[in-house]
Amino acid sequence: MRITIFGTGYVGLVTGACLSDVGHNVLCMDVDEAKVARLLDGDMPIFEPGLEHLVKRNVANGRLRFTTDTASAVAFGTLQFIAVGTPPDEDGSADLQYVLAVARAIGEHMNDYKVIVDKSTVPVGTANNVHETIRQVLAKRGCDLDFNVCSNPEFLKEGAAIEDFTYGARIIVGTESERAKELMRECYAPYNRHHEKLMFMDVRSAELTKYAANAMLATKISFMNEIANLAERLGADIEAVRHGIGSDPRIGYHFIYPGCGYGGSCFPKDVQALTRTAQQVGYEAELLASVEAVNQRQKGTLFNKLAQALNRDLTGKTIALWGLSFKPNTDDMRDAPSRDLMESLWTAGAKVRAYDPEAMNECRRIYGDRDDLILVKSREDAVRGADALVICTEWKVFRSVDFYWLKQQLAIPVVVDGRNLYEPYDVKQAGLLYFAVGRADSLQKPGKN
Ligand SMILES: NC(=O)c1ccc[n+]([C@@H]2O[C@H](COP(=O)([O-])OP(=O)(O)OC[C@H]3O[C@@H](n4cnc5c(N)ncnc54)[C@H](O)[C@@H]3O)[C@@H](O)[C@H]2O)c1
Ligand SMILES: O=c1ccn([C@@H]2O[C@H](COP(=O)(O)OP(=O)(O)O[C@H]3O[C@H](CO)[C@@H](O)[C@H](O)[C@H]3O)[C@@H](O)[C@H]2O)c(=O)[nH]1
Repeated sequence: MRITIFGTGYVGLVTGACLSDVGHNVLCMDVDEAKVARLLDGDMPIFEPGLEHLVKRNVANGRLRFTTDTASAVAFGTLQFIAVGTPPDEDGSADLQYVLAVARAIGEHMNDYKVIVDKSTVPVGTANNVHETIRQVLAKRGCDLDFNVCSNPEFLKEGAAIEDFTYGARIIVGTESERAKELMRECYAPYNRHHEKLMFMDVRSAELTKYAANAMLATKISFMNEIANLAERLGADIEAVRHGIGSDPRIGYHFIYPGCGYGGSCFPKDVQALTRTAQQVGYEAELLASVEAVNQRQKGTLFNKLAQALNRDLTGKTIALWGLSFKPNTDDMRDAPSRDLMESLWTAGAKVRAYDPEAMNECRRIYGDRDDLILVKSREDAVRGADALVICTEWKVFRSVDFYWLKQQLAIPVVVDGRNLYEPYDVKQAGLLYFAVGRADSLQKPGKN
């Protein structure tokens, strides 16, 4: 099957690599010439486990190609996937300029039947909007061509994108067209062999399903962060509470890890966008607004804990930071809690010595060269000579630590852990003061140990 994909970001590139790997012929188009040039050179623009291997294999066998040429991209595929960004507008609603630019390009260049498949996360009604945009461009060209627009939201997680795409629990397709349905069935047949994963529904429901899924997951996280903050104040341990409630299958263990707030390119923007959509139809989505507010507050907790531990004396201090990406196994720093922390530290006059296994280049790209940011090559280099340590991301390499060694490295024996990586008892045994999330022990102040 011939498939075109617009956008070679996390979603577009993973979709292209996976669909070509199961035998489809895929042409990926991006307006970013530098990105396409890198891809043509076999150089991955993002870090995603397994992606490079998959891309190289399918480029080599000729089933995966890249272009910046819109006309040939539109001519190529019967399915035209849209996988471009939908960043937040100034008021929090999804900015559809990139999606609609692709729609116009398709309208300008198509010459036969196409199914336009929207994989970007877009507000309810966007498929209609895309349909109308293409229809108008075709009308201007004096063409009367048949086409369908369907919604096929993507549920992959960064860091596990290929596995999620390949083994995801469901494939949602919103369409009312039988012809589009058949083509989508053919596209996803290789993923639909063991049990029926394809769920067909109307377009608007498919569009809302994506936001509802992200909002539900974000709600679980904010809920746990709220309970964690309560646990700290009540002398309880959130890790015990997490085990306690997760064992109830109605609740489950997934996505109930407390921490320093959810980040990434999806939850923050999608919760905001859904709140905004609700406002537009005259509904005040109070729960969603609270999920967002709790998350904002949570992102400040690491700085507050550190400031409290150091008696608010941060000027001139050097803080070691382990983890920059918004989660492990990615180099993505979009809306990462580490950014809130670093920016607050800089405002308070502190320096940051940071290490991340994959996100160093991304950090350099975002912040450039500055005196108060030192990027080092290992977790050891980050703590050597630093005043205190903060952990923002639960990369594997941070999980096992000799706490006696760590105590010797830090001028002030303070560890603030935004991911609850360690047993408080083990850390404290080594003479460190340990401030985690929602753990009663973490409330102890220096000098009380
Ligand atoms: N990142 C994720 O994990 C994830 C998961 C599920 C859904 N989504 C959704 O998928 C969409 C894409 O997200 P992403 O993280 O892959 O974005 P991204 O920013 O990584 O990539 C978007 C790409 O689209 C390209 N682009 C912009 N305009 C274009 C045009 N007119 N034609 C061709 N290419 C164009 C950009 O140059 C960029 O390379 C968003 O709506 C996002 O919410 C993202
Ligand atoms: O129990 C948890 C789980 C996650 N997080 C945080 O939540 C954020 C998002 O994590 P995750 O969902 O694993 O990564 P994303 O790549 O952002 O994936 C989400 O967003 C994608 C884009 O819409 C969806 O496709 C995925 O299904 C959805 O999980 C990260 O900062 C995590 O640290 C927690 O704090 N506690």
